[in-house]
Amino acid sequence: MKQAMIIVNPSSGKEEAVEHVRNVEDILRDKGYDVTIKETAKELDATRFCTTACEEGYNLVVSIGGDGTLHETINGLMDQDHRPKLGVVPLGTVNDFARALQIPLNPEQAIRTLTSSSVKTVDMGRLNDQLFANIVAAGSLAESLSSVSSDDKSMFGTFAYLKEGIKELIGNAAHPLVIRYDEQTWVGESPLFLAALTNSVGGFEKLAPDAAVDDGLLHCLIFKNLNILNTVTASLSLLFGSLKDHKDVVYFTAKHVSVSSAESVSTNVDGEAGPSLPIELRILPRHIEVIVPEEEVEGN
Ligand SMILES: Nc1ncnc2c1ncn2[C@@H]1O[C@H](COP(=O)(O)OP(=O)(O)OP(=O)(O)O)[C@@H](O)[C@H]1O
Repeated sequence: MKQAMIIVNPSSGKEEAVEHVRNVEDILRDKGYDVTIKETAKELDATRFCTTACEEGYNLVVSIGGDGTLHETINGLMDQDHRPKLGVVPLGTVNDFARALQIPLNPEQAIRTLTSSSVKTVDMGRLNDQLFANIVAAGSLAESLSSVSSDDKSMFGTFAYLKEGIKELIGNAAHPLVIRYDEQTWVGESPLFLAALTNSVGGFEKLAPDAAVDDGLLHCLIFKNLNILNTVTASLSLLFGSLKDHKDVVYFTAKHVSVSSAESVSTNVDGEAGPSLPIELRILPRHIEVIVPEEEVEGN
């Protein structure tokens, strides 16, 4: 019998995760799965559960929670020979990974998507000894994004990220960065470096408009300064569409990037605080299979 594991973070979103578990369970049983439910109680539980699912040959893992739960779940796939298919029920405030894959942000619709027969094989990123599904930021803005409070997130949603970001942009501090990618090196002062896997970052679907989830590339932006953003905060999302062409932004794609600094510089990985520099980033092309809505694949 096919085996599915539901990994659910009961504290996710507005603590509505547990309500959805029964529906997911019913849908998977109807599809012929033997279903195991695992509730997380603390950090890294989702990683441990997902590793067990790999080791025990599960066919499917469904993550019910926010981007943090998804990030931890995906990390359970690291270095595993058998990687189950992934289903996502997004309950977070931003849900970048779901946005990038056109998985509905409405939980009931996302649950119905689990019956879809379409699967997309997507890239993962590797940062030092962890995986990421969406974005790595390094610099002073990265630090401020990690400190957005849960209350702020619940109240303002995506706007909380933007608000904190803008606070930081005014008077942002640049750090000396050395960025090596493929055969090249960039050396300079920068307040923010971003490496994106998908076209949805912090809820803005235009930050890295050329990024496709399966293009085998890290899409990187080095900001030489953030002054461009200070003047146009009202239309940030519009601006993001053309950022890569701006004179104060260096845009490149690469399969392997290293970032270091003579100073202590923080990172943010998939919306959570990450390790300080130095970091090594690699792309793992077409690394996991994700259940997506049927129209998404037909539209390709
Ligand atoms: N039972 C639990 N109670 C509190 N925290 C938990 C529990 N289980 C897991 N966690 C931690 O909660 C963190 C945040 O979870 P998640 O991102 O899914 O929810 P969220 O904060 O509502 O979503 P978002 O970050 O998108 O706003 C996870 O990284 C995980 O370490």
